Amino acid sequence: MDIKSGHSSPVMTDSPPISNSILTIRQNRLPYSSSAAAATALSQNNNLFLTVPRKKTGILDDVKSSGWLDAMKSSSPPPAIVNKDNISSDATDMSYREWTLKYPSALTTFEKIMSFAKGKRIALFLDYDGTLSPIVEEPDCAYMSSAMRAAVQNVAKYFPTAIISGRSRDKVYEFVGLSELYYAGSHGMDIMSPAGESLNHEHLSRTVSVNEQGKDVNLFQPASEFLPMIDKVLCSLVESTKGIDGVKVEDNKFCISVHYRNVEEKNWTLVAQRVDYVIRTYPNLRLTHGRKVLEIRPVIDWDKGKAVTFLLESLGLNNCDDVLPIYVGDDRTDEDAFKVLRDGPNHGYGVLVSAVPKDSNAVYSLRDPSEVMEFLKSLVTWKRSLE
Ligand SMILES: O=P(O)(O)OC[C@H]1O[C@H](O[C@H]2O[C@H](CO)[C@@H](O)[C@H](O)[C@H]2O)[C@H](O)[C@@H](O)[C@@H]1O
Repeated sequence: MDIKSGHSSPVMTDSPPISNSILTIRQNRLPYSSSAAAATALSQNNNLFLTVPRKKTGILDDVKSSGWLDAMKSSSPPPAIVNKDNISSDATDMSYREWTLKYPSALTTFEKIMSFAKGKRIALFLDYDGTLSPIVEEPDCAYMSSAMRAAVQNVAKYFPTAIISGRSRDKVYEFVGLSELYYAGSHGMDIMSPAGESLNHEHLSRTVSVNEQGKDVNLFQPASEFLPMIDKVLCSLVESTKGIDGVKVEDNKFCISVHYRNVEEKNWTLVAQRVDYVIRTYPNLRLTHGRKVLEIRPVIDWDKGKAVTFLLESLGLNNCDDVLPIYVGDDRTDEDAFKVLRDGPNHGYGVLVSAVPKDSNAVYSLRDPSEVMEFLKSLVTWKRSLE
């Protein structure tokens, strides 16, 4: 995703460097709607709002020409093909091995990574779905194992650790259940510090709230002005998709997920059309493609990459030569964070979790959540060996 400056305001353009990393922005310029007011307010507050010019076309044309269906079909590739003895086919193994030449395993190259980490403070950023928990059919059942929870808890004793998820912050907190972590829900649009820690950022406002234990925590919510609009869109999406078998609309607070994993493929066009029909009247919303999910969120200049930078600044760890941020994630939305660590001043490593070869801005790879757990344990062992 590129953010380019237009004449009067930044314009988001769709030029992903990665195949299938599709950020669809529909090209309709629509009449000013009530949502524009919220966006204008936000724009005046902190310049995060992006305008997206649109050109009006038919709904089906839009769905087809913007590549929604292609993106839907290619999202969340199936796990590596296995034969009846549950052994990966030679061809699959070979292409995965070739791919790891470009994105080496963070486990097999662990020593090398740690040689870069020597004398540095590691800051750890972890995606949730597909990274700490396996992808399952029912989004409400994406539980994390207790072994994984213990691994995250241990690693957080040694390194500042944040969970960065597309889910609502409350939901991801409910799954992880560790109060000592930083949480960034709604793709980074809802950031919470652990109790007793502050979110210090010189330019942007923050609010104080209480956590589940009644303790004060700091919140940073750059899209709060959009909440009334998001609530309205959520209701419309639930209403407009309710006749489609298997569809699930998930409330992620500052964004909305429309899941089609359990919808018959012949009905995916219908899902896309219904979603398009609802969101086309909201020029301040954009759509991204996740793993068998359409994700709808406000058009603000904020993503997981921005959240990582914000957290590093809040922790006083930005632009420091002696800091090594590591971000582990499996999703297209994690690419924004990989890119920030690869290209930005807070140089660090993205680790892509994938069982199939795909292009990425990450540097290293891990096959699945069980390898993520091994990696977290190795970090702890390494840190203890230095004591
Ligand atoms: O940023 P993440 O923590 O990776 O969240 C991204 C989306 O994850 C969830 O959906 C995905 O996982 C589900 C459970 O395994 C799966 O059923 C679904 O098909 C996946 O897309 C979550 O439900 C979404 O709201 C998040 O946007």
